[in-house]
Amino acid sequence: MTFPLVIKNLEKSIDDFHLSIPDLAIEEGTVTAVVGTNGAGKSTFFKMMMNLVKQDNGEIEVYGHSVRDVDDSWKQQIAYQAQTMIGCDAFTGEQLRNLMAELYPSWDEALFRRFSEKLNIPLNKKVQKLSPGVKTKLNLALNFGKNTSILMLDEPTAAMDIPSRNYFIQFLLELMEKGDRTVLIASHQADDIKKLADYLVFINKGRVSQLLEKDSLASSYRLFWLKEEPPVSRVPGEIKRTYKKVILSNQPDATMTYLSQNNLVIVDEQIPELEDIIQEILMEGEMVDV
Ligand SMILES: Nc1ncnc2c1ncn2[C@@H]1O[C@H](COP(=O)(O)OP(=O)(O)OP(=O)(O)O)[C@@H](O)[C@H]1O
Repeated sequence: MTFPLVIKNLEKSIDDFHLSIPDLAIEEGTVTAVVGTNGAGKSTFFKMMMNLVKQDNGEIEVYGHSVRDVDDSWKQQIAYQAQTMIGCDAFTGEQLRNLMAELYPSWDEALFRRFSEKLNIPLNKKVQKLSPGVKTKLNLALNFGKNTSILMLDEPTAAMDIPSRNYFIQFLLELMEKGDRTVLIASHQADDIKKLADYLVFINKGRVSQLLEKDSLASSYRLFWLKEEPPVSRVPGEIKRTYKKVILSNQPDATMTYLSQNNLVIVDEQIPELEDIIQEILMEGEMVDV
């Protein structure tokens, strides 16, 4: 197994904000979604990965090379998309394309053209004249064109319309098919996470969770519809109760054992939607270890 990105116990303090990231090894061929509320530290995490923000402690390695090495040729293996395009206003898409094609030996013209043409990106217009959504699309086209083995995308779909977002998801899934690319994506869009992610990492107020496998995370939660309201305010595993008889549990086995021992009839049970699980984790500030 190859781990293109390895993080070793990172710490960073900015004023009163403290970011703490445990050991994480991101496996080749996977998409990891970085999920957190506003201001939780997602962008700071990405900037540290790109060595744009220096960590106070710990280490980040890209294909075994420390990002703090004097030799920063590892950057050619990463396409990093920040939330905004800085310093690009005076250039047209074509001019930026020429620049990127020179900087990245792996540049793939077909990938760039396919994405740009499908989303009707006006490559002859200066970036400053583009709407926020079109800027994002151009940024994505340029990053896809770099054809790097690692993509690090900070909220890439935030300003995009629904058809474009769907095309982006389809395009990225196609790129992943060969299994040699690795993606980190920060997103607030449940749909992006549901369709793209293999793993999730949660950030709550600067505290970063372990890598959680998306499917195991979903199946570790269960919604139970009961015939009657339970006699206690909280049954084992219960994290939320709605309509008095619907219980969300993050320990389904313990919940089921209790219900059966107390003759409480389950009318129906379901794995909750990923969006609901994410909402619970973010609202409760719960750090999950499954
Ligand atoms: N240069 C800076 N100076 C001071 N504080 C900073 C700086 N950069 C980030 N922070 C603080 O670090 C914290 C994390 O910010 P960050 O932008 O990483 O959050 P985020 O999770 O990406 O948020 P969002 O979802 O809103 O994009 C915030 O409290 C922010 O105020």
